[in-house]
Amino acid sequence: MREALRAYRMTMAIGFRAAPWRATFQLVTGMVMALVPVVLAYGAKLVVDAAMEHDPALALWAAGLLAGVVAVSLVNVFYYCDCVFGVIERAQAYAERRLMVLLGGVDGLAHHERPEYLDQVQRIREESRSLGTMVNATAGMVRSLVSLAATGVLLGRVHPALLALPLVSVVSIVIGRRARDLDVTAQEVTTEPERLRRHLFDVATSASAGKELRVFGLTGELRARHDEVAGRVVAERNRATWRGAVLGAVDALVVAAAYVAAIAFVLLLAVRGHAGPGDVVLAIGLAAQLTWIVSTAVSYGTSLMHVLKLARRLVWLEDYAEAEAYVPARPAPVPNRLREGIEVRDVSFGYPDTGGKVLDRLSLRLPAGKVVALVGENGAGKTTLVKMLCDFYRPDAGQILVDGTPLADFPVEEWRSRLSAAFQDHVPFEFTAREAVGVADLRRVDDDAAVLAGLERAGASGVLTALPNGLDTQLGKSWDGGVDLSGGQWQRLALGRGLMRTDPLLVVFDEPTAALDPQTEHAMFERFAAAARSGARQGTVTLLVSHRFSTVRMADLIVVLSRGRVLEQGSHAELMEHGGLYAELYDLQSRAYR
Ligand SMILES: Nc1ncnc2c1ncn2[C@@H]1O[C@H](COP(=O)(O)OP(=O)(O)OP(=O)(O)O)[C@@H](O)[C@H]1O
Repeated sequence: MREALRAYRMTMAIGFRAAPWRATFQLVTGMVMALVPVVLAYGAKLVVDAAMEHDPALALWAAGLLAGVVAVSLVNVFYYCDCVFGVIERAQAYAERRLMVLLGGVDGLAHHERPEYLDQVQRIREESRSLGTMVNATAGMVRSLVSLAATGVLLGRVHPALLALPLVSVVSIVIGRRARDLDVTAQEVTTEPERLRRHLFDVATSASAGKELRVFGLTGELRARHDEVAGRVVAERNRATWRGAVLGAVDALVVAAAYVAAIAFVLLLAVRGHAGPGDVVLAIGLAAQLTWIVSTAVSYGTSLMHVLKLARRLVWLEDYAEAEAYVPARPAPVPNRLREGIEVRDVSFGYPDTGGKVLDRLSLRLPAGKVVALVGENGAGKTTLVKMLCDFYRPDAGQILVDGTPLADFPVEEWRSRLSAAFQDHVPFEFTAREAVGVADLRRVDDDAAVLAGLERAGASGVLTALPNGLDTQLGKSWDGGVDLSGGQWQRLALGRGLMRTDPLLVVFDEPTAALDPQTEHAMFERFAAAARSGARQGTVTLLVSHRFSTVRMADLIVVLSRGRVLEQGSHAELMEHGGLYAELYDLQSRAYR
């Protein structure tokens, strides 16, 4: 219950922070709107009473009341609608901003990599717009409840037994909620198949997959899998919709029976002289509206419950982000330059809930100012070690020391501000070419000289010659005047980003050139090494991860990882002389290229 309240407060705060005046005004105008139909029904009763009693003063008063209420209602509806759209639009943008901060700013990466988190994250991303509708759902509920209360008071004045009519609404609300629950449950249980369906659709329609699909003749297979999984999703969701429709029909029958019974009862009262004609008109008017009021209440109530369910995921995300946020107990400043280097001491690590150690008491020294190459078979743990050095995950045992200070003592942001990296799965930022590189160092994002220097260090200046407006070229075909780049060109821009910062302590290249031919990769790694050696004054460690032994032979230190441990390490010459796995694989690869 406390968690539900917290979730509710959080989503209401989204609306009130995004549009405080409009949100308040929506609640107020909502209440006015709630009273309008009730007052109109009462005005109709007064008109009938005045006619029956030949009372012109009362008739005039009732007519004035009706005219006034209609006028107020017209103006009120206008402002109410303006508030509804104003609040929803602003709140949706605010909620998306909040999600971007939470999802993109979480210290670790687990929410992007672990299936049990991915489902949560997907639902939040998919329905992020609903997070902005809590004020609307609440305003709708308040409106319905005020209408219901006012209707109850007037019906009670005709005869207390008529109060049973609003009580029928409770049954209706329960049935409506059950129907909504069925729907929400169906959405939940189909989250993973739905993710699979989208993945299959994306693969089957993406340009990058086009070649393999054709060569392997996979289009039919993917379509069949897509149909199967889509069928499962649709069947489950349809089942829920049908069961919801049956419940809706039962609901309608109950409400209709109650309505007929109430009218019959008031007519009986009138025949026996216990109620006047005005009361009959009032009861018929109110009972007719009651169905609408109740269905509005059910609709807003269920949408409130739906948003609340989503809001609980937001609470989960907030808690997760908070739990992942790491503040060192004794924060230490990140050194300006490295003197000794980075030491990985006895580090063990396994991904949560997967069992097994990926890094197993791994010890390694990355000397200051040196170029270190990390090689090893697939799954040896190279990228995992890179993630630990970037502080995306923390060791289960052992520690990483930077010039003798535990990495864990550095505030995460500070350490990351002294890193630079290029990964195999680089981001194609569809900004201008200048920004696509400059984002690596936001302080100098508009500094052409700095951007060009980064590209030059990466050997990527050639990309600019293919761009019609040089650094000003908008990248990405989907934008006006935008230019599409080849995979290799995007990759080179990513390398430029990796070499844009001038003061990193650690630069990581995790197979960023895997798609390039060995000669180009070799030339590029030579450049990275040259850039690294020019930054040796501040002790920058450059870490290259590659599968190509010939391109890493120029590294000062080559580390061979196997099953999460260091198998061999040394310079190329030392490792060749040692005659171990490195020498064997090096010979194998060079024979293959001869
Ligand atoms: N997010 C993750 N969750 C669970 N297990 C993971 C995750 N990432 C990697 N692993 C597992 O950890 C092991 C090491 O993976 P890692 O990516 O570090 O290897 P690698 O040496 O970089 O391999 P490659 O050369 O193929 O890139 C593998 O068995 C992999 O399946």
